[in-house]
Amino acid sequence: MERSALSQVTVTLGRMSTHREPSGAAIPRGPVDSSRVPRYAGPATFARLPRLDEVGTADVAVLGVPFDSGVSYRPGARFGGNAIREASRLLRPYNPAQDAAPFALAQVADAGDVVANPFDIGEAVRMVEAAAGELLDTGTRLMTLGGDHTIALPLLRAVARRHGPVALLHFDAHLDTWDTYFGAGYTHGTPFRRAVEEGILDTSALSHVGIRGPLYGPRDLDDDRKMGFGIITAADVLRRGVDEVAQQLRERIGGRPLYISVDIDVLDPAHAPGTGTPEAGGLTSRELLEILRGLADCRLVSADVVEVSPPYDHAEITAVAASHTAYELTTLMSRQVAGERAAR
Ligand SMILES: N=C(N)NCCCC(=O)O
Ligand SMILES: [Zn+2]
Ligand SMILES: [Zn+2]
Repeated sequence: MERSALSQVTVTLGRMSTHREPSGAAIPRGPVDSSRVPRYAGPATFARLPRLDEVGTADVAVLGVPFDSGVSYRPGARFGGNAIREASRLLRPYNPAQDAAPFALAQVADAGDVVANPFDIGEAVRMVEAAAGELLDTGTRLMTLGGDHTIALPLLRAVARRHGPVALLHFDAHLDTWDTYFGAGYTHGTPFRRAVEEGILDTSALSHVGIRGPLYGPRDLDDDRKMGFGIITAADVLRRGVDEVAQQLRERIGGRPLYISVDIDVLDPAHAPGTGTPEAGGLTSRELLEILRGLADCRLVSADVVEVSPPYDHAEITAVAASHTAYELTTLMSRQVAGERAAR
């Protein structure tokens, strides 16, 4: 009795080893099959995918960054990555909106969490940069689950070291190009000003989408424009529609290597209550997902979803939206990987 119960656990947690096609190419190891093993059983990796240490290397690594020492208001984003993993148990392997099976096109795996010092932001930033750099050096793309928006800076540093200055598509209610808070330069309101100063962004292709809400003064916008950013406000998305917005973004990005950073507060608080600095009048989750799907031909090299704060969430509304956002981003990257492989 005991033994059979134990073997059941082994079946639940066990995964098949990597196998090969007759051609010799490794077939990606996909998620646990939720039609055979209840989706609420076992530890939560993103989309029930294998852990990176189970597959060795991955084309796309999902990386948690439990860090929220850079926030200016509500805390809790340190719990965001694991909440997104839990909510992602319901994702299925075929994405009809992009007509792609992301976990079959490429090896996607969960790389676990970065250890980031919660008491020293400078050291945490260095730790995130080092961990991201190590993964990128293996040739993987990163799908990072935050964490507060501070972490975009070290992620961009690591990505730029591999690809050179990248185009940035930034979904957020906030500019995050402010200078300092309490004299501190590394916060969740400042990552993109630091990134421009450090020369790690391609300033000919910087876009914010979803901007809205009160600012400190008109200079916020002047500074932002001088850094090279173009703004598509939340109201622009409403008036112009998702197709036109996606087309404008595609034209601006062109063939440049692209990094997408999604602050979940780009969504209206009705769609994402669980976040640190909510602003009324935001995008619907439908609008965000549709804009992302419209970027299929872009050269997406890495992405993040940040600012999910589970203590302020209800019924996993925010974590579900974030898990679907990460799913669309992962699908974009898997399709890129498959396209590059086919071109070789
Ligand atoms: N990155 C996020 N979520 N928020 C930045 C808000 C900075 C402020 O308190 O003015
Ligand atoms: Zn924000
Ligand atoms: Zn932000």
